[in-house]
Amino acid sequence: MRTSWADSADNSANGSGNSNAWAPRAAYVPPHLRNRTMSSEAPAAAAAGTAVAASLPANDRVNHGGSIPHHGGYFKADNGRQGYGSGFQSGGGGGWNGRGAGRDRGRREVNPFENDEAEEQSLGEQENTGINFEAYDDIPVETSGENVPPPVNTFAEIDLGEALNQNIQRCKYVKPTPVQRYAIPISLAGRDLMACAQTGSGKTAAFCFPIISGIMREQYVQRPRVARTAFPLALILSPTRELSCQIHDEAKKFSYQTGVKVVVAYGGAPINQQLRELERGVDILVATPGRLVDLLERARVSLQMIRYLALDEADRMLDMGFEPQIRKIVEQMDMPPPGMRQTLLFSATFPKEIQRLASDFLASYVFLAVGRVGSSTDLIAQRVEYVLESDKRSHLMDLLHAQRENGISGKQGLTLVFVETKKGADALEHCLCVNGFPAASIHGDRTQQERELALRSFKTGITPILVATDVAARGLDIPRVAHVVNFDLPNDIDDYVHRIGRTGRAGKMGLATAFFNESNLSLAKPLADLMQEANQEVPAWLTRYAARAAYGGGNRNRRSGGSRFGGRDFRRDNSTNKGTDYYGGSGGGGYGNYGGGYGQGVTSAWD
Ligand SMILES: Nc1ncnc2c1ncn2[C@@H]1O[C@H](COP(=O)(O)OP(=O)(O)OP(=O)(O)O)[C@@H](O)[C@H]1O
Repeated sequence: MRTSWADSADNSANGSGNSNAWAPRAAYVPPHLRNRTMSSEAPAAAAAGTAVAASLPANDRVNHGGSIPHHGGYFKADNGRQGYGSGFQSGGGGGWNGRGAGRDRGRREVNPFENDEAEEQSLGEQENTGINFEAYDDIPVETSGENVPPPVNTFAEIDLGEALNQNIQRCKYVKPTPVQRYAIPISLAGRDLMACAQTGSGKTAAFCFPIISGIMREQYVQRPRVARTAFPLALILSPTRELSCQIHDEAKKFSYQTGVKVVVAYGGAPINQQLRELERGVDILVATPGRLVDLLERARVSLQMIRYLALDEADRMLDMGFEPQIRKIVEQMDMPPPGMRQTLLFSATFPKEIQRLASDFLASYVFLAVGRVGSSTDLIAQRVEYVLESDKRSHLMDLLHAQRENGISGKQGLTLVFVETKKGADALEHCLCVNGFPAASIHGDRTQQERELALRSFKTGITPILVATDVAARGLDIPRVAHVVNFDLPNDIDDYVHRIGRTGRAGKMGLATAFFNESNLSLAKPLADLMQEANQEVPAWLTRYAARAAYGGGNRNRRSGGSRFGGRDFRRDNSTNKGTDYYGGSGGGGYGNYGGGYGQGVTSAWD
């Protein structure tokens, strides 16, 4: 049985009006029905801890106990579908050994645009009629490296190939986004690239178009004939299963009727189906690192024919959580070395230390920064509120309640709530559901099927609230996410940038709200700096916390001290100034002072 947002709003407003068997009586009391006023004003920084602790919220008293049926079962009933791992239909002509010569001939290529049209119709609106390009005017762009190819202004200026051009039209991309204007010509010229551009600015197409176009041009590539081993020409790696699936879906659209065959491989899904797809032929393999290592060790994939290597979320892929696996894949298997392949690294954030590491994988590369490296976009209105741990749930429900009353960005807006731990995600999802706010949750302890169900139920608006750990922080492109709430702030400002980047995408506006308290001291300065840089109003109390943190109190953030945005191409810093942020950041700390590296910050949510 489905419950719409409007239904639950009615039920919640009527108090006892909820007749759904799955939902128990709501414990949440909206603000206007309470006899106390809630203030989001923060206490003076110094006195914050105890002063507010005394005023515990009236409504943070959810009963987590026994008799409540688990909401997970309810959502599953509505959303049963095949996982990503099953049922992919392959493109015509995808070759086992070269396109057009493969085992896959004769299989009809499913039109990947069919669903888009159905979805648009069901939403009653055009979701992707084009990007708001004015939003990107005056965006600072920096390129460095030798003989950087010039940017283009239109797709027509670039010879991507007829079939790909048609798919660009089917995607309703009218003009290239700024990162596409620069990155596509650079990549088409055969150059390696390290590209930084803001969240939601079209990086996926920026690396997919040149790869697809390049493979289309190669006409016929002779690949070794080894039974049951696939020899992809391009490898796209991303940190999470969901992101790999999303890139795969996009790449399938871009490569429709081009003869270029795209396959995805990721953990948590049955490997046999993926093996069968690989056996049918693959030109572009999209994968998460763990599953790819498995396939390489089984000798079911060889990288010896790789012409193109793309790392999406490249800084995450090269941090301490993933670096060993990436080095194994790129350096210790049979992949051609830098110079013999083309390597494309993309992210919204690119700390200096990671840039330095990444340069091992590149040959004579171009560095491209569109917008300020690691900054958030002006399209996202950022709010930060002082909320004690004990007040967070009631405060969140107040926000959601107000949102329900007043609407956010149209009535179908979705809200993504980030928490720090998997247990926290479960508990908050439960709390929201029993209080009449339909929510799902996604984190690393969920089975892949549960993760996909949660995401789908969120995207379709059945549960317009998704509680997530950092597993959903990067790359996911869900157009109707109107509000991101950092219920628990991350320890790292880059993670914050990626999280809030789930809204305000493709030129659309978004809202991000963060709950800050004493446990987030280390983030005070980078957060205040980031907000200031994005022309956001910084509350006076946060400025005070930031000043306090800057003078030594509790500032353990690895990006603290002015190094946060990575600034620009680290190669420039080696030869010129060492202490001034190129983009006018707060300065003082120089670049790359990460101290202990990335170890402690790596979350287990990643695949
Ligand atoms: N040229 C274009 N015109 C219109 N829309 C576009 C264009 N290029 C990309 N888009 C759309 O913009 C949205 C964001 O793109 P994408 O997911 O590639 O962003 P991203 O830069 O990779 O973000 P993130 O840093 O969060 O991973 C997508 O919905 C995509 O379809």
